[in-house]
Amino acid sequence: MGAGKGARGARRGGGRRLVVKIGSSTLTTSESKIDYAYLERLADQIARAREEGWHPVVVTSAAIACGLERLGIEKRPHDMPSLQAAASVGQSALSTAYAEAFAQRGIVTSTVLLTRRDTADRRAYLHARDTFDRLLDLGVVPIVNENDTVSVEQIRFGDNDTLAALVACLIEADLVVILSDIDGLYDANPAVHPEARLIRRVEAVGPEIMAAAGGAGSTVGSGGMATKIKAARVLMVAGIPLVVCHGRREGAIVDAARGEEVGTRFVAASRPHEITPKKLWIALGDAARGALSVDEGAKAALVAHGSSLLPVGVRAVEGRFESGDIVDIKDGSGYLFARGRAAFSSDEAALAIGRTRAQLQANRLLSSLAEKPLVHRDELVVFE
Ligand SMILES: Nc1ncnc2c1ncn2[C@@H]1O[C@H](COP(=O)(O)OP(=O)(O)O)[C@@H](O)[C@H]1O
Ligand SMILES: N[C@@H](CCC(=O)OP(=O)(O)O)C(=O)O
Repeated sequence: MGAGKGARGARRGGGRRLVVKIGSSTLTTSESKIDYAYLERLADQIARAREEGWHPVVVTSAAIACGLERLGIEKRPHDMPSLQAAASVGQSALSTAYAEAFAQRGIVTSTVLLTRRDTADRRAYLHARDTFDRLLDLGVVPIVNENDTVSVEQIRFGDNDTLAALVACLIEADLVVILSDIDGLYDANPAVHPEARLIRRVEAVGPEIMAAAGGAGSTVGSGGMATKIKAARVLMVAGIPLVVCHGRREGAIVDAARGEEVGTRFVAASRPHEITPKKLWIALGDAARGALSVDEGAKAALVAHGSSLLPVGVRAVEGRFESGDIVDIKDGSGYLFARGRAAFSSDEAALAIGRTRAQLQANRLLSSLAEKPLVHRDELVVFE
C-alpha cells in the first residue's frame, strides 16, 4: 500500500480525485472577514469539477479568522487558548457556510478535522483513509481543516499546505490545486522584488526553487510559498501533480483540472516512489531534530540506487537527536535533499561517521553501530 501511482485504483472506485486547498488569505476579505461571495463562486467551481468527473476534497483554512469575526474580536490575539477558542467558534461557522453554499448546488459536505497525530501510526492512517474512501463513494465533498481547537505545538501541522499534501497522499489524489493570494511561484518573493517573474512549470524542486520560496507569506496565511514548495516536493515524489494559482482567478480550479496553463504547475515524477504511511510521516509529519551532511558518493547512492545511509558517507552531524528521531539529510552545499529516521543518537552518529563497516566492527566500543545503517532505506524519503 502506498501513495504511488502503482497502487492507485486497486482499492478505490472510479473517478479522478482532486484536492483543493484554499488559504486563509483567499477566503478572507482585506478586513480578515470570511468572504461569502467568494465561497459561492468556489462552490460553483467544485460543482463544475464534479460534472467533469472529479471527486473533490476541500482543505480549507480560516477557522480562526472566521471565529474572531463571530466573536467580534478585531485584533488577532496571540495566546493559544484565545486562538483555539476562536477556531472552535469559527470552524462551526465555516462548516455551516460550506454546507449551505454547496447544498444549493445539490452537494452534501462533511467536516473532517485532523491533527498530525491522526496519521502518525499505520492503523490511524488506514482508518482516516477508509473514511475518506467511503465519503467519496457516497458522493460527499469532505471539507478538511486542522483540528486547531485541540492541536498544540507538538501535534500541529500549523499550515494547511502540509495538511493538503498529507490528505492527497492519503486518498491517492490525481491532482492538488492550492489556491493562494498570488498567481503562483515567482523566481523571488514579489513583495520584496517587484521585477520577479512567474515560473510556469517546475519539473524538479532544486536549490534555486527552494531559495526563491524562502520568504515569508501574507499576514493572515501561515506558511508563505515555502510550505507550498515543501508540499510540492513530497507530492511530486508520490506521483501527484500540483498547481499553485491565484484563488480569485476566474475558473482556476476547472482550468487546472483540465490541464490548461494556470499558475505554476509542479509536474509529478515520471517514476514515482512508493510513499508508505511511515515515509509520509517522515516527510511531512514531524519536525527534524537535527541534520546529517553527506558526501557526494552517499548522495548518489541515496538518489540513484535508493540505498540506506551508512556512517561512512556522512561528513557532519548537526543538532541533538535520539535514535528514532527525524533528521534532515543535506549535501555538501547544504541543500536538503532527503529526510529520514535516524537509527543512532547524535552522540553515536558523531562517533560513527566517516568509518567503514569493517572499521566499526574492529572497534570494540563502536562495533554495535556496525550492525545497522545510520538511516535505513525504508525510513528515508529522497526528494530528487
Ligand atoms: N517566490 C515567491 N513566489 C510567490 N509568492 C511568494 C514567494 N516568496 C514568498 N511569497 C509569499 O507567499 C504568499 C502566499 O502564501 P500565504 O500568505 O501563506 O498564503 P496562503 O494563505 O494562500 O497559504 C504570497 O502572497 C507572497 O507574499
Ligand atoms: N487551520 C488554520 C489556518 C492555518 C493557515 O492559515 O494555513 P495556510 O492557509 O496554509 O496559511 C485555520 O483554519 O484558521
